[in-house]
Amino acid sequence: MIPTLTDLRERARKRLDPRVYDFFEGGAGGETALHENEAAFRRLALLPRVLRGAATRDLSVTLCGDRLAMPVLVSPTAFHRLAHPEGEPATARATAAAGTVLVTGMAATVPVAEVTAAARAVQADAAVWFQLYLQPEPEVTLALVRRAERAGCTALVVTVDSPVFGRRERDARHGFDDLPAGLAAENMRGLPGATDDRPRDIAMSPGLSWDDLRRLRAQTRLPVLLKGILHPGDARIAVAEGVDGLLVSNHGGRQLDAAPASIEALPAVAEAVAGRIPVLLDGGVRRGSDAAVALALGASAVGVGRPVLWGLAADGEKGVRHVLELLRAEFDHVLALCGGGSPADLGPDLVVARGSVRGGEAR
Ligand SMILES: Cc1cc2nc3c(=O)[nH]c(=O)nc-3n(C[C@H](O)[C@H](O)[C@H](O)COP(=O)(O)O)c2cc1C
Ligand SMILES: CCCCCCCCCCCCCCC(=O)C(=O)O
Repeated sequence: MIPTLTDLRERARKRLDPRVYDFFEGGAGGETALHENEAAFRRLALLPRVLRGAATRDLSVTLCGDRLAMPVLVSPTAFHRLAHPEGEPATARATAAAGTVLVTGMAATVPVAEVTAAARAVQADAAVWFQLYLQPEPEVTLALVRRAERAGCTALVVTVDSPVFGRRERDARHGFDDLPAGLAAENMRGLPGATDDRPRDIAMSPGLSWDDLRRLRAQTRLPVLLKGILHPGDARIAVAEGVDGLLVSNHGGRQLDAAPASIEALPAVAEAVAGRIPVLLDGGVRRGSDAAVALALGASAVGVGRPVLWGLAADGEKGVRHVLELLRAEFDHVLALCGGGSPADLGPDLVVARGSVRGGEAR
């Protein structure tokens, strides 16, 4: 039998130390945002169109100059070697094989240059983006950016939803507040402030402002996307500032527990952006139909976080390949059932609230 994401999650749970499983699985506070990310998708339905002549389907999308074979990419998640000894390179090989983007993070347990090399060993033009938290000292941020550029990353994803670290109650219960011996945030080694044997800590900085983002953009030619946008006002500022893309996200429910589900925040952000830059979404995407709903509501692509960690923990590179292939096949299937030939055929007229008696009226 082909394992579903639910099977892989269960395999991951059985294989992982419970403290690590809970670190991956958990959210902030009472985990309302975490729960709602998935639940909000269940409250939406797709209203399919028929007889559209979509015999051949092309799932590809282009984002910030990179072509993705499907509108599903890998969102940044920390510390892949907690899931599997091969860590981020295994994820990179699987993602490259799927022809999509891996967003590798500054909290990776393998240096970014090794991650891009692993991806390019599978596919010469594999796209790897680099996620970073702006550090309070600009010289540290700049050193990280140069590292990502030298490694051949093709975009920067700046996470802006973490002025302070989320309060993760599962981790507090386990007393899980450090990496096991032998694992470290390898991209933080050798930066200003690091000592020879100890990588620098990743800092969260509540004092950051749009000035810091402006400085970053002046220092690099790479496209810069902002991750963690939920408010349409921030989306409008980002467009005016010249940002290259947005990722609507509540950080998988790990930061502000009172935040809305990502899919609920998407329509207002998409409306504010009005097609001027790509809008992506992550949080709670577990099926191809979730990706289709997000695209219909204005996303150009979706990201997945935890499902990739489940695949990695369950079966290494093979497990991640399986996760991405499942999502690709499901998305293709749903697109066909909705009468679509490409992601661009999915529009807001296809999405209705479940249980809404007037949902089927002509649009
Ligand atoms: C274990 C874990 C670690 C994460 N680490 C990061 C990180 O280092 N940087 C970041 O911007 N987001 C991080 N995220 C958030 C993800 O990028 C993404 O927003 C979230 O996982 C999407 O929700 P999903 O897990 O429901 O797909 C992390 C999420 C998880 C579950
Ligand atoms: C595995 C031990 C947990 C360590 C928690 C304290 C470290 C804070 C700085 C690390 C930043 C890593 C970001 C990861 C992330 O965004 C997320 O978990 O979500």
